[in-house]
Amino acid sequence: DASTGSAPNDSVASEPALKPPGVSFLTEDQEAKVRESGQAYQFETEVNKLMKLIINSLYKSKEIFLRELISNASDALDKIRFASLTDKDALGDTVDLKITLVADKERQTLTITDTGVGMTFKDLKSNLGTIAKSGTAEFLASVESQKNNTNLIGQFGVGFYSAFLIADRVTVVSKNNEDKQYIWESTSESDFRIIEDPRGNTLGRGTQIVLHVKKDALEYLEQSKLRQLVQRYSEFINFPIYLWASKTETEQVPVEDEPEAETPNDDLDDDIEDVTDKEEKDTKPKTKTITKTVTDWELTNQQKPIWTRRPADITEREYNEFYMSFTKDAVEPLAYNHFRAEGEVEFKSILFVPKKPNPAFLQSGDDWTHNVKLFVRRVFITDELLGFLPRWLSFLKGLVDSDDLPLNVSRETLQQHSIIKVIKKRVIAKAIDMFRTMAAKDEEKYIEFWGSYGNAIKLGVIEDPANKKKLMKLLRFRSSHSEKLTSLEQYVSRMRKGQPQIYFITGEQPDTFSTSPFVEKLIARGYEVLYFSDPIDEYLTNAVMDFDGKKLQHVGKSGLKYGDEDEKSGESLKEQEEKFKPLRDHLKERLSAWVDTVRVSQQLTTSPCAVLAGEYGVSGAMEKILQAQAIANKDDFRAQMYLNQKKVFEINPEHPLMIKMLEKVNAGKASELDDSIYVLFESTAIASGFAVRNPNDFAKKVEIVVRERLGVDLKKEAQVKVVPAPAVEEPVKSTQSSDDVDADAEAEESAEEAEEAPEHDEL
Ligand SMILES: Nc1ncnc2c1ncn2[C@@H]1O[C@H](COP(=O)(O)OP(=O)(O)OP(=O)(O)O)[C@@H](O)[C@H]1O
Repeated sequence: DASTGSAPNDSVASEPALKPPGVSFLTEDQEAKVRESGQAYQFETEVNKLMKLIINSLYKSKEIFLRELISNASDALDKIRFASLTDKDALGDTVDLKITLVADKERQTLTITDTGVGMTFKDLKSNLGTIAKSGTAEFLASVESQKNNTNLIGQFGVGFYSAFLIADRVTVVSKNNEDKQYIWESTSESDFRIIEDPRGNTLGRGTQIVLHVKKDALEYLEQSKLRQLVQRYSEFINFPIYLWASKTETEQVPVEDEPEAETPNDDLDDDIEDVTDKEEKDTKPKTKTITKTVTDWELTNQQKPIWTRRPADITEREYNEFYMSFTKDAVEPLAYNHFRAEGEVEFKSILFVPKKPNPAFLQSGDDWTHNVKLFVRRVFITDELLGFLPRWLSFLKGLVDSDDLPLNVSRETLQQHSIIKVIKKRVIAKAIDMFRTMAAKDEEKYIEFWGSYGNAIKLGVIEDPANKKKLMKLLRFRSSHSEKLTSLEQYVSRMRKGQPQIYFITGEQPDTFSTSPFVEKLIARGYEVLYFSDPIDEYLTNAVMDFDGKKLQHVGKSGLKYGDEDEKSGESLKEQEEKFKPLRDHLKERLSAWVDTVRVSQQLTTSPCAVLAGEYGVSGAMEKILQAQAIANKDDFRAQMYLNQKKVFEINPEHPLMIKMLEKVNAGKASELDDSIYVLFESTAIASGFAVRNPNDFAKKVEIVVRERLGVDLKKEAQVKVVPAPAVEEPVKSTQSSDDVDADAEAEESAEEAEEAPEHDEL
């Protein structure tokens, strides 16, 4: 019975009694026996590395050991509670699900016990001897290369091995329903030992971790320190954590009849109650207040889950602390949304956006499923809901607690449960709400969010048709309007009268956008152009055809309209087309392998010409992406089809180069233009974002043009004397005897000596 505590005592003792009731400890002799006769096993090399790393880089934040061990205990308790939902015998006689902490100053041990699922012999050997996590090797290498990166290692979650931060020896006693009770022991050296517990089953079920505290860490045996740490790090653990602690209590005790004092008020002990009323004094027995030390289990955490509380009652600090303890993230979240869904299904949820995404979050195929934890009526069920969040939202973290789901359903059937599907939809909608609120209320924060998760939102537009409309409003782009990012709505609000399209350009180098031949006239006329420079933008533009009834128009593709073209401009265009027809025909013939249309441009101002993709073709940037893919996949007929599409060549009728070319063609001197046409076309294609088709050919033609410009004979070749390479070396004979080998080695040695001490005449 925990409430008995120690016997009342007149003196104020500050130490808790050594033995709390109901907890069994190994004696020193028993521990020594484990060391002598336990079977020894080697730690995996990575464990040794990790332990070294923990000890060397986290020595300044030793105290995290307690957070890690309590978090493991809580996970173990979650597991047995979950098992008990479907197997009523799982709890057996050990029905209290709790964690206890006992510090023993005399033996300098700190003991953490839980009534969780416990570990079998096999579990002890593998869980506490290896590192199960994938990616640990790379992680270790990256931390080693960035010495002292405590932040990084903190984020990794160092787990059980952090015990060695404060202990030089750790003993683990564990009992799982499927096995006997075992003792595991290690001094963090290269091996650990396991032995069947000679005492039999003392735990009932669960795990007891005994830390033999190092000399420089004795502060962790102080109950005030432990209380403070549990409150700081384990505030949100959903199981009770009890600390075996002593406290001073005052109590009224009867005073035995004493001879009456002469002056009743003066030298009576302070804590003896002064009774002045004469009558009462006669009828009531005298009492005095005494102080005594009581040692008992002290509940150190409040276990009302934060998500069941009213948002209005929760401070931002509490949300932040909860997030950090819940996700083991080292920094506060960027944003959160705590809500209660009502209607078709009811559930409570808190969603968080981490400050920084896991760099691999859009690529990783499995890890992200652990980001949302599912509870049913406050009981943790699983964090392995495959496909619960769509890929684009895989950065989101949080929890869902539903009262509607059945408790005794397996994880596999849960996934298919119709309620889960409804919850999933609501969670996605609430996440989008959170982003929208951020965008509307806190632009600076939204820009930070966009910097980290912009690509995820774009992926959402591409992959999540149901939410596409809402997500499109969250998009932000650079544009010719100003340095600030713009939304599509803002763009539309600035559109010119009659402007029928939203103009954009794609490419890898946003710095060159404003000087691109496609953009020059638009900007000169005062139109705004959106700059799409992420590779994903190419896919995005295929998914987003229009916004707010306005077509999105790639400025490098056919089909651009200003909206203010009148009859007059149409006529003058026709005239120009007619005037340039001879040149257009000639160009079309010469470039027929790549071009199917040559026309007079309405888009160009200072550039002589531009290469455009056809209306259904792909831009230069997309062409490069497809080319890379086509190399990987030659059978991708769609990519091949796009790549083979012919281009549109636009000429600037006001440009002197074009006027000169027209003159040459009209004068019957078109043949003089051959190389120039080719060079002009290829270099224009480059400026328009396309890749050169045949770099060698292109370089040769450029050389011809340069030769002509400098008056160098086209036939004259460089006079380079070609020296043939030396003859092939004679193969070494493999049939030589061992004497020969020695002789060779000697010869080599003396050659080396000769090199080290060169003859004088060589100097
Ligand atoms: N108190 C415990 N009860 C039962 N099993 C435990 C306990 N502590 C540790 N384990 C087992 O040992 C494994 C390794 O623990 P460790 O703390 O090193 O990593 P982890 O808990 O899996 O990862 P992380 O600490 O990053 O969450 C756990 O996954 C669990 O299976």
